[in-house]
Amino acid sequence: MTDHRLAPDVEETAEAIASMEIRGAATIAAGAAEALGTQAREAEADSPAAFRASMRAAARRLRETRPTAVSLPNALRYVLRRMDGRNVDALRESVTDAVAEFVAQLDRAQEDLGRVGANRLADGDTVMTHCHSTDALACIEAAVEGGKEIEAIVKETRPRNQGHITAEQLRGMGVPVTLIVDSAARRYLNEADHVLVGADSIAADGGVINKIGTSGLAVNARERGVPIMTAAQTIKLHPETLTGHTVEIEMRDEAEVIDPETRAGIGEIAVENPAFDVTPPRYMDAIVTEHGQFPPESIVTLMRELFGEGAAEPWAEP
Ligand SMILES: O=C(COP(=O)(O)O)[C@H](O)[C@H](O)COP(=O)(O)O
Repeated sequence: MTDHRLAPDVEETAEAIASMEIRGAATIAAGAAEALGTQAREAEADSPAAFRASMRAAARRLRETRPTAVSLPNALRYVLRRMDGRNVDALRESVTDAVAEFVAQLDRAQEDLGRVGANRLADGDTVMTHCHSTDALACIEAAVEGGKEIEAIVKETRPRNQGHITAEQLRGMGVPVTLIVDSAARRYLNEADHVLVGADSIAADGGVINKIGTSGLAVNARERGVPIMTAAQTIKLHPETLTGHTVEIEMRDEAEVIDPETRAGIGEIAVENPAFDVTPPRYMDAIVTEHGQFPPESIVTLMRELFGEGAAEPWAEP
């Protein structure tokens, strides 16, 4: 295999995604696209073929960091598909333009879906959240900016407590927040008017892949009669599921669940740490995207329209 030098920023971004310094599906997508932009600027290629090969190598390095959020390969596909030109300068420019276009589109999509999601929230509503999703928060932000008073019940979201980030950002919007442990969710659903979550991937059958605990929350919400919606830009649609593939669920370090010393004190135990789960479409009321809201079962139509070309891997060695 040829050795293609990666820009230091590509390596740093890959490490930051793997260690979750850069996390959340939309943020990962933007980070990966921007790293491709740096690779394009810094690649020391003396031929178009060498330039293309170095871009593919950078994309492969970024791709291998986290397996579940499809926004990552979708971002890489978006940029690599637009790489075009007869010489290195033209190729470089096409990548730079594609990255800028992609990031602008992400921001626009989030704003647009925020307005759609906000329409589902009424003045005085209390919303229960899980994990930290910029798409979900965009809905609350749009509702608040529209003059609605919203309160939030925020699940801490073990093992990494991303609920704390959600709580902080909601406070920044002036939203009153009650933080609860995950196991208190069913009790507090009595006080919630909506459950609002994000997504890492959405499958062709409308299944929503999101932070572990989402599916249990959805089942409890249905039992309590509380509507649950997923806020997800279409970059979260998983094209490979159109052809029957399943979404890989990331298994993370056991030390996130229990520190090694405490574990050793307990004795020999198995520890498992899946980062995500799948909520079946029948437990989800709506998927809110920048193209409007959809019942989960109908998302496949949008997926075919936007990703009909399938799931090519433009980063593979030819
Ligand atoms: O599950 C998570 C984050 O998991 P992790 O912390 O393991 O990355 C978020 O709900 C989705 O990624 C959506 O986020 P966004 O709406 O910001 O794309």
